[in-house]
Amino acid sequence: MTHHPASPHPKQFQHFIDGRFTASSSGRTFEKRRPTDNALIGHVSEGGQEEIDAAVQAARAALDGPWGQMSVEERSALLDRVADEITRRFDDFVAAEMADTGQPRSMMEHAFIPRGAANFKIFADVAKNVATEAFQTATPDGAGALNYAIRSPKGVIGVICPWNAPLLLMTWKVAPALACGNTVVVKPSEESPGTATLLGEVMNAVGIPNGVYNVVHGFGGHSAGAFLTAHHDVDAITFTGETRTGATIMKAGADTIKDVSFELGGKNAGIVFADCDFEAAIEGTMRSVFLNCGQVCLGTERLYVERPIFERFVAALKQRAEALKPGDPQDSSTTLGPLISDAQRAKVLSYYEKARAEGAIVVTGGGVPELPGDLAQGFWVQPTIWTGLPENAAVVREEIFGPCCHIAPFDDEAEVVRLANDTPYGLSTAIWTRDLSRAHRLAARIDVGIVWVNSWFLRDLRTPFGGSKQSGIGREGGVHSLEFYTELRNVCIKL
Ligand SMILES: O=C(O)C(=O)/C=C/C=C/O
Repeated sequence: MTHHPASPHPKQFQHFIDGRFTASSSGRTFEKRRPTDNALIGHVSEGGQEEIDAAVQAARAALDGPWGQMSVEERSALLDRVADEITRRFDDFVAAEMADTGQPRSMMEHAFIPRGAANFKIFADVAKNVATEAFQTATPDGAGALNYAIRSPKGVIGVICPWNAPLLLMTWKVAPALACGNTVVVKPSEESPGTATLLGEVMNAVGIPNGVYNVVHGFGGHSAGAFLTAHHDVDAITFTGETRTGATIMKAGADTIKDVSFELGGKNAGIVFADCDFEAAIEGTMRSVFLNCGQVCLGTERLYVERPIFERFVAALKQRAEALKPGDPQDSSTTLGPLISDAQRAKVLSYYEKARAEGAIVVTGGGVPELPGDLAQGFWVQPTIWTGLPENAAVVREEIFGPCCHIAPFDDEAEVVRLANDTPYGLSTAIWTRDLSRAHRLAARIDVGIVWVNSWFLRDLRTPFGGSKQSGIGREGGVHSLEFYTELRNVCIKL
C-alpha cells in the first residue's frame, strides 16, 4: 500500500498582474483543500474589484505596448516558446494539477497536461497561416474597386475557466486569444489555482510582455468573476462551465454588448447498437462515463442500448465499473480519482439519493467507497450505474457531473434519436455501431455540436468544438476560434 504523502505545507497562490505576483490589497485569502484527503494545501489570494481593475488596466496597456506592435510571426514564435516551456516544466504542471484535482497521474501525463502545450502550438500555427478574403468589385465608372478583409484583435478578453481540466480548458482559450493579438485576464476556478498561477512563471520566462497574461483568483458572484464580466473595459468573455452561470455572465455583459464564447453544460447521450464492436463500446463508454470521476463536460450520463444486447452491456459495464480503483493519484494502480470538492460530492450524492427515491435499480455503487488512512477524508464517491428509471427522472434529465450513468433499452433508430434529442442541452454524443450508413444518418439528426462514432473525446484541434442549444455559444478550434478572438473588418478601395 502506497503511503499517502503527509499534508504538505500550504502554498501561497497569488494573483499575476502586469508580470508580477501580488497578494490582494485586502489581504484576503481563501483555502484550497486537496480532494484526495481534504488536506489544506493552499492559501489563495481572493481578488476584488481593485485587482480586476489593475489586471484590466495592465491588459489594456499591453495592447498599446510592444505586444500590440508585434507581427503575427513574432507572436506565434513566442507562443511556440510558451508551449516548449510548459513541456520543459511538465512535471511541475502535473504536480500542480494533481494537487488541485486529485486525478490519477496517468491521466494528467497522457491527456490533460500535454494539451496545455498542444493548445499553444495549434493556435500559433493557425494565426500565421490563415487567409482572409478579397473581392474585385465592378463599378459604374468602369474603374472598379477592391474589397478586402483584415482581422484585428478584439482587445481585452476575460477568461473564466473551470476546475475539471484546469490547464487544458484555460489554455484552450488563452492560446487563441494571444495568438490573435489580444490580452487576457484569467479568473480560474477557486478550486484550481495551481496551473494558471504556474503559467505566469512561464510567461515571464519566455518573455511575453507584462500585462498580456493576467490571473486574478477569486469566486464568481460578488467577487472577481462578477467584477470581470461587468468591467466596462473588457471587450469579450469566454467561459466554460454551467449553463446557468453562462446566463448570469451574459446578463452582466449585456449593457456593454460584450461578445461571449461559451462551452456550457450537457446531458450527453451514449447510443449503443447491437451490431457494435462490443469490447470497443464498453471500453469507450467506461471512459466517457468514469474518466476524471465523471467530471468532463463531454461525458456520458445517459446511455441507450439496443435491446438485444441491453442485459449483456449492463452486466459488462457493471463489472468494469466495479474494477475501478480509487486511491492516491501518485499510485500507478489508481484508476479513479475523487470529486473536486465536498460541495461537489454532496451534489452528486444528492442525485444518488434522488435515483434511489425515484425507484432506480442500482446496478452498482450509489454510495461512498471505503478508503484507508487519511484518504478516507477525501471527496470520494462510488462509480454508479442505474437502470429502470423513466426519462423524466432527475438523474436522466439533469447534469450531475459525477461517475454515474443511467442505461435504458431502445428498439429502433427513430426512438433513440427522439430520446437523445429530448433535452435542452446539445453538447456531444457517442454512437457505437458497425453500420456506418446508420452512423452518418444519426449524426445528421442528433442536435449536438460534437458527434463521436466508435470513439469518444478523440480530438483534432482543427475541428469546430462547442455546444448547441443550452450547451454553448460559438465554436472554438482551428480557424473557428478566429471568429471570436478577432474583429473582421472590410476595407473597400475605389480604384
Ligand atoms: O478538448 C477540448 O478542447 C475541450 O475543450 C475539452 C473539454 C472538456 C470539458 O470537460
